[in-house]
Amino acid sequence: MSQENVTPDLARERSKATFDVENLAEFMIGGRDRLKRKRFLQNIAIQDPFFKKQKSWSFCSVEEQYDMGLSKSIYIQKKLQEMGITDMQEAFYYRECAAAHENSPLGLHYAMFLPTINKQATPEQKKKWLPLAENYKMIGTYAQTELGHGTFIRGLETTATYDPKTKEFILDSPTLTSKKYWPGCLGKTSNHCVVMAQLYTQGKSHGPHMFMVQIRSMEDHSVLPGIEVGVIGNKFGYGTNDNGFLSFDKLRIPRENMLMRYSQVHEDGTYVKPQNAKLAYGSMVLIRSSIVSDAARGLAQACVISIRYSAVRRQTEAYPGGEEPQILDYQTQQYRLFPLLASAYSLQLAGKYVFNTYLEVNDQIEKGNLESMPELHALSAGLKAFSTYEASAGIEVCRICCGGHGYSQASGLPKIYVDVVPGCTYEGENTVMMLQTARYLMKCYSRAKQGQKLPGFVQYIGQNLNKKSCMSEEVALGCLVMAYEHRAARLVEAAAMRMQSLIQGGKKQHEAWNGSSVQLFWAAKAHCHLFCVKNFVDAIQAKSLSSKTVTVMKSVCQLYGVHGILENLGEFMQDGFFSGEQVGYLQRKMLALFENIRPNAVALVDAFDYPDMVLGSCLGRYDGQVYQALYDYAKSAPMNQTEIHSTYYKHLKPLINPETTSDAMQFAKL
Ligand SMILES: CCCCCCCCCCCCCCCCCCCCCC(=O)SCCNC(=O)CCNC(=O)[C@H](O)C(C)(C)COP(=O)(O)OP(=O)(O)OC[C@H]1O[C@@H](n2cnc3c(N)ncnc32)[C@H](O)[C@@H]1OP(=O)(O)O
Ligand SMILES: Cc1cc2nc3c(=O)[nH]c(=O)nc-3n(C[C@H](O)[C@H](O)[C@H](O)COP(=O)(O)OP(=O)(O)OC[C@H]3O[C@@H](n4cnc5c(N)ncnc54)[C@H](O)[C@@H]3O)c2cc1C
Repeated sequence: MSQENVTPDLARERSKATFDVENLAEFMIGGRDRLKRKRFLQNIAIQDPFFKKQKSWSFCSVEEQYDMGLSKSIYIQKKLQEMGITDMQEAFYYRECAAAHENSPLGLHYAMFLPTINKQATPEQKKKWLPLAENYKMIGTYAQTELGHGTFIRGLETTATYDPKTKEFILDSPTLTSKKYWPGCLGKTSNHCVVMAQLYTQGKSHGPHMFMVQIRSMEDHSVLPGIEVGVIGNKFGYGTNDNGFLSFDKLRIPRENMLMRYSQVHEDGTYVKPQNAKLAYGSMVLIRSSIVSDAARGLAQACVISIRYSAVRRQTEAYPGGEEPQILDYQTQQYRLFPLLASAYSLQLAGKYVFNTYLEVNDQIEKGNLESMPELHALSAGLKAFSTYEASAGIEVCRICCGGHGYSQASGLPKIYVDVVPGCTYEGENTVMMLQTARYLMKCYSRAKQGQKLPGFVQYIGQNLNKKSCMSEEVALGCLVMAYEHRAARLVEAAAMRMQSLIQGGKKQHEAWNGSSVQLFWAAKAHCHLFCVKNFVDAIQAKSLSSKTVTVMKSVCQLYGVHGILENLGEFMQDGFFSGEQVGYLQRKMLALFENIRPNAVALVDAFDYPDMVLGSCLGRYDGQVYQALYDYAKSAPMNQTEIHSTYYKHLKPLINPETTSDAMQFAKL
């Protein structure tokens, strides 16, 4: 990044760093070559006049956002083709920069539609659809959620009834609540979609299955007969995306349009069930595994913005007549921002882990070995929830830490927030996902009680709980991990005990589950938290990190662990695991870590390596020239392009000069 024009405050911050930013940046991205490649691809976007000439997203109406989103997405696709980029990761680097936090109207096409064809279609179906979809002749999405049901997939009401006479499925939306509602890119963009519908054949229901359905003409984009489709209207964010509704009026599609890799309906209507019904949920598992990194990136970017700005912003003379300190020197500012910085690192590392696990398990599934599906489901569901909660809450804190300017779209923070926060809902509502993880933990608990060996990341379950913490004044990483293991093991056991006692007291299984679900949620959250702490501790042992970087990252990792304990003290102290004295060690350590991290704070956010174009922020600029940027942003506002705004003639003039009148005044007189 250019060192030109960097403010003295930021230049000094960078010169104080005790480690090599490049070393950490290379580690986080996975090596020097990848970092170079990422910068190369992002620089292409940065230099491109097409992106430079775009109107600022924040000054666009929702319809303009969609228009711009589509235009950019198509341009991006063409550029990727022109550059011969087929690797998902490389395409991501380019997209991340070219249309930062502008959810693409083609996003579901490449994130869910293509992967679903790849994973759920037969070789013949792939041969037919993939070339069309890869060349954007078929543009598709994933239509599962309905007005009445999102979470409970088995409760979906859209039906696909097989008619052996014509060898067709009849797709129908029999009720208002059966209308598909929410799918991204559906309202105006897609001409096809994968539809999740209840399969009926030979008079029997077989649960949700996937069907390829054409909804618009590939010639003129007109809506096909038997189909109603539109957008759902404005949302909290996602203006660039045409989330839509869709319903079917006894629409007939060929038998071959059922995605038949794992389950089949023969010509005569005979149903062949899959090896595991949850294979049909594979696309959701893929996206959940990707969302962890997505949320982590959002939080990391918010930290870059807020920490750089806090190093530039000065406020309140420390003593009468004294210099106004950088707001980053206020301990309370550090208390809010440094743990989030630690959390951003931890979540990025967890995101890498879960995605790699996805790739490994997916490889096994391709070979017909489904053994690790439950572990992957528990890991991806829990971490998806944990990471999106942490990131969303954290981004909002970063915004508040920027004071008034944080509330301006110029900060870039609202745009990041509205892009990240729906991750708490889509791909499985977070509480529901945590409870899926809890379900797995309960099974592990009973297996542990029967003396069975558990997989690596749940081996702590069922351990002896009559222990005391080994925590001393120095706050060793090992003692931190032990504390998190103890807390998670205790909460898993407490939830299991609660379930057991409710069942013994005469409650039915589902009543006992609901009556224990708060504790089950706590257990799952503690499990995910433990995972993040342990994974962080393991990750910083990497050989590629220099000793200076390890020293700094050890402090960041310690802060992540210490702060997490202090924020959840009740759960760590309820059984007397920590003494009051040990809590004192942790509190003192946290404050010491703030001092420790302070000189490296700017370097630590620099190491995330986000160019200004990704951040889209006047406050988080690499050069720190925030005031000029804010002023330029204000001057560029459409309302500043005329001296007198048209509303003067409509509303203000009649108020000032009673001889004229306005709509509002006429109504007021009535
Ligand atoms: C970095 C590299 C780059 C490459 C990256 C490549 C990608 C490109 C980049 C992308 C970047 C990301 C950016 C984001 C952009 C996204 C845009 C927004 C997209 C939003 C799309 C959507 O929003 S799309 C709709 C999603 N809508 C749900 O998400 C519904 C949740 N609802 C359920 O998911 C089920 O409803 C629920 C609750 C499980 C119960 O399912 P159910 O009722 O059928 O089952 P039961 O409860 O009876 O459970 C019976 C047993 O099945 C077990 N089990 C259940 N699921 C299982 C599973 N999946 N695997 C294994 N096992 C499973 C369970 O744990 C039980 O196990 P057990 O019996 O042993 O205890
Ligand atoms: C921006 C965005 C994009 C989306 N894109 C798509 C898409 O492309 N395709 C698609 O098919 N869908 C999409 N969705 C829909 C999304 O997947 C669902 O909204 C999501 O799965 C949650 O389901 P729900 O809306 O039914 O929530 P509900 O289940 O109604 O949740 C409401 C509340 O009820 C609670 N609750 C529900 N069930 C339980 C339970 N069993 N135990 C405890 N608490 C429970 C939840 O915790 C939550 O607090 C999108 C949604 C959004 C916001």
